[in-house]
Amino acid sequence: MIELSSQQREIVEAPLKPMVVIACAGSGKTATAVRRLAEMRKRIDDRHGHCALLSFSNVAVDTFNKDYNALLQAEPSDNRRGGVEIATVDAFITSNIIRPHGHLVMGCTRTPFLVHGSEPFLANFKVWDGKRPQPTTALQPVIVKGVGLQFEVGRANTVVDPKTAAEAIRKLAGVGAYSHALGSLWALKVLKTQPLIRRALARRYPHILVDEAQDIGNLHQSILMSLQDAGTQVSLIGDVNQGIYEFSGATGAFIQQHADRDEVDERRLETNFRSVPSIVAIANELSGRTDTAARTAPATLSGAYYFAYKKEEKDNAIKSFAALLGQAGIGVDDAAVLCRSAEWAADWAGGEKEQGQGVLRHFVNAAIQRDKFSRFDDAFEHCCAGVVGLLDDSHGALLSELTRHSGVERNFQALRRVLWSFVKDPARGVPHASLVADTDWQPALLARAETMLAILSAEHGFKAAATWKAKLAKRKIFNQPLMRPAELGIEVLPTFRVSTVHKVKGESIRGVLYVCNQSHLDEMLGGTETEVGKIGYVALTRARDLFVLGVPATNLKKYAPRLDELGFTKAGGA
Ligand SMILES: Nc1ncnc2c1ncn2[C@@H]1O[C@H](COP(=O)(O)OP(=O)(O)OP(=O)(O)O)[C@@H](O)[C@H]1O
Repeated sequence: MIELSSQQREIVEAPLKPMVVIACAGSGKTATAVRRLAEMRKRIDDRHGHCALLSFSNVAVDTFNKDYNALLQAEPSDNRRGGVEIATVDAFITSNIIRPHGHLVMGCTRTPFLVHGSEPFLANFKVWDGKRPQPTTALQPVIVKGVGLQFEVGRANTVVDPKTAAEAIRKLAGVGAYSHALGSLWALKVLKTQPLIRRALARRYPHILVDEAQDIGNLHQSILMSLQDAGTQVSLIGDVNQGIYEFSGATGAFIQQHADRDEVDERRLETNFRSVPSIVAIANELSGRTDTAARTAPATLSGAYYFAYKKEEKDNAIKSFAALLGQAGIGVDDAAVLCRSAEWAADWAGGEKEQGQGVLRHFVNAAIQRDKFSRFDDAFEHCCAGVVGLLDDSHGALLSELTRHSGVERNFQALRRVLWSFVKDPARGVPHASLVADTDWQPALLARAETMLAILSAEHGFKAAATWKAKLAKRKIFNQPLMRPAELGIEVLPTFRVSTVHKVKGESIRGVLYVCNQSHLDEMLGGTETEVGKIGYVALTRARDLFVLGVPATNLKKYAPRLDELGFTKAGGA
């Protein structure tokens, strides 16, 4: 078990009052937050009150749960799991506010349910954006300074007429449905209009500690402040330099605003336990911080490197990265190739042509997640979205129930088992992604979907949509496999995990290659003022031992002096 540093220990043992911890990357926020949670639970006067530790991803919540359970086991004298709740911010809001109380403000007569967007019944829920109808579920509530709440839709963020938006949202709410974005709005409305519920929640949760607080957006902030006004003590722990969800309204400003309140105790974590000193030094240069590195450099190759790459010669870049990892003694499984966008990540992951459209696309994604990345959870979610898309539009809340991460009701467990076996087994369920899509994969899927729909009908009473076959028709399906097969006789390249930076947030990875274009580089080297600058900072600070920057060959000359000055070393090149 980790021995806490003095800064960490002081946070854990601080008096029971609201606190803000402004932390650097790799500073052990996980260990600190979990121990603080245990300490808060020990000290809390009200034995009925719960301490909540909230974060933004299921991965973070799983890590917190694991660490908290390990901590309880190490301290058997205080073996009380009760009184503590560890959840994502969304799960907390859903289970405490929207599901039990949402009907009071949504005008529905059933327990509200989350819709993902692919449910067939949503075809009847559209909103006019001034030019065309858009799915109501695509409405994004945005709080604009000086204007207040408005609703935007589509890639161009078209502002929808407020009355039109309100009517569409009310219609959707009337059947009990809400989208991810609209859920927070309904939760806030419950708190604003139902003072008794608000006070009861504040009594139940006298302390809420939010991790990754830089990702708190406007609506989540309003919800937390509403609970605070009713008596909850809100503590935050975060790193503004890692605020990479600015596009969704999370600017990180809330951390400092909260820290500036008189009753809030402001603390800092300024030691990076993750990265070797040369990486911490560059992170300091980019962020304007002066954090200390706890580690010393290992005897093998380590630190920050750069090399030139050509987009059309990705294999060479991968080989150069593999060679550096070899010198650093890092295995392929401990390394990752990181990209700024999902498109780039897909391109670097193998560059297969995207296939399938609509419902069919969900099954394509399920096959790729399972067969290429071995990510069975993601494959399952895609499979559920695909199957629900094949049913008739009376199965509104089904997808939401199937993909809930906790508290799945018993009658859904049998159904989940049917779907799990469909997604797990390439011989009888979703066909293998290495099959040629138009001649083998799609026909096999069609036949097996028919069998599966017959089981769902016989055992669970579900009705397939009259048009289900048309939904699996060969739209955007080509005469090639979904996934590029390893070609015979050709050198097999190491298959690295390829990911967006957003997806590896919170992780420690021994070796990282961050592939940039010119504007990614400009913003990264410009510091952590911009969102893309912060994304570069997050990529850099994931690396434990080795960080490699992929610089476009045509830009190498321009950037080399600045990279050398920052402390990067030029590697062999691709
Ligand atoms: N006191 C400590 N002594 C030694 N190692 C520590 C200590 N505290 C944390 N660590 C280690 O530091 C690493 C980084 O910790 P953690 O992942 O919690 O960082 P973080 O603050 O969440 O970082 P980020 O925000 O960059 O994701 C982990 O490997 C953790 O075990």
